[in-house]
Amino acid sequence: MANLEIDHLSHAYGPKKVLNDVNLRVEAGQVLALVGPSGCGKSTLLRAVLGTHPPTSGSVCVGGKPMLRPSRDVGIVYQHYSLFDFLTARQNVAFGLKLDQTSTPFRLFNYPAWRKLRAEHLEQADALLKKVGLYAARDQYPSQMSGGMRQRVAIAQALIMQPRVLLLDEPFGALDEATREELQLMLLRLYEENVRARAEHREPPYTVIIVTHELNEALFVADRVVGLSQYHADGANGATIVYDRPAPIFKPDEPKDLSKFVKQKEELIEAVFSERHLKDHRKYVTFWSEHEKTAVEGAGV
Ligand SMILES: Nc1ncnc2c1ncn2[C@@H]1O[C@H](COP(=O)(O)OP(=O)(O)OP(=O)(O)O)[C@@H](O)[C@H]1O
Repeated sequence: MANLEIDHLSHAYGPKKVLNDVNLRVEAGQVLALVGPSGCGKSTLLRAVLGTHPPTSGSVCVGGKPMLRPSRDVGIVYQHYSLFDFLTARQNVAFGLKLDQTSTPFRLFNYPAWRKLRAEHLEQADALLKKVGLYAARDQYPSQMSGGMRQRVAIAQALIMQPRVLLLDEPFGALDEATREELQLMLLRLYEENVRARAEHREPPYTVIIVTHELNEALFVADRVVGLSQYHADGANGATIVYDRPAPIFKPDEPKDLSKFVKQKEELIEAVFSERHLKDHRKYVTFWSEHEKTAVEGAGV
């Protein structure tokens, strides 16, 4: 079963048609970058996955269940951090577990049990802060942190709920170039955990959709790039997926070899951002056939 299955999804705001027959299947452990011209409907698509904007037609299922309202199965991190200023990093990260697993009467009237559970939550928060490289700052408040640190906390905060899909909506858009690169490397480290899990026949823990305006970033952090665009034959009825291909895999500790994606970046610009591919928009929607071919070759068939 796919972690996310979008089937013939269309969305309109009143008379304005934004998304047109979008189909997408995302499996556990994929890190997918979603790119497209400004205003094409990327955020609308994320909102449909989040469950805040159910589709006008078609369906969105996460873990086999229709997403009709927000649930802990889908987490989201936005460009601007949304941490609680009065909580430390670890308290911020643990906050979702507190809401999910306890109630006010439980905390008031069963204090010893709540104390024990709280210690467990903080331990889990610490483990996640370690993963995002922020363990040393676990007792700092958001006002004492840089923008990059706050985004790391926000990502840990989303991950602690173990969502089936994590949505990152321009998560590094407000950061300077060097910090942005550090956070990209952090994502590659999380991806390495997926690779290890697959090798050990475990379910890969992180399934991510990242919306970004930066094509270099899309190709660097993701293993799959999806282009949403209104530049296709039925574009008057909204944007659809006009590009879906594997992206090169980078390792966080190896030098960043830009030559790996120069050609694919040109292909993306042509297929997603140029109006010329109006007729042939299926040409680059080849992820699953390329994926199967790789699997067959890998098996030596
Ligand atoms: N709540 C709304 N009501 C009416 N129209 C909306 C609403 N939200 C978005 N739109 C319109 O829908 C279209 C798609 O918007 P959306 O924000 O999903 O695009 P986007 O690809 O995320 O844009 P950007 O890349 O600029 O962030 C835009 O034309 C926008 O003006």
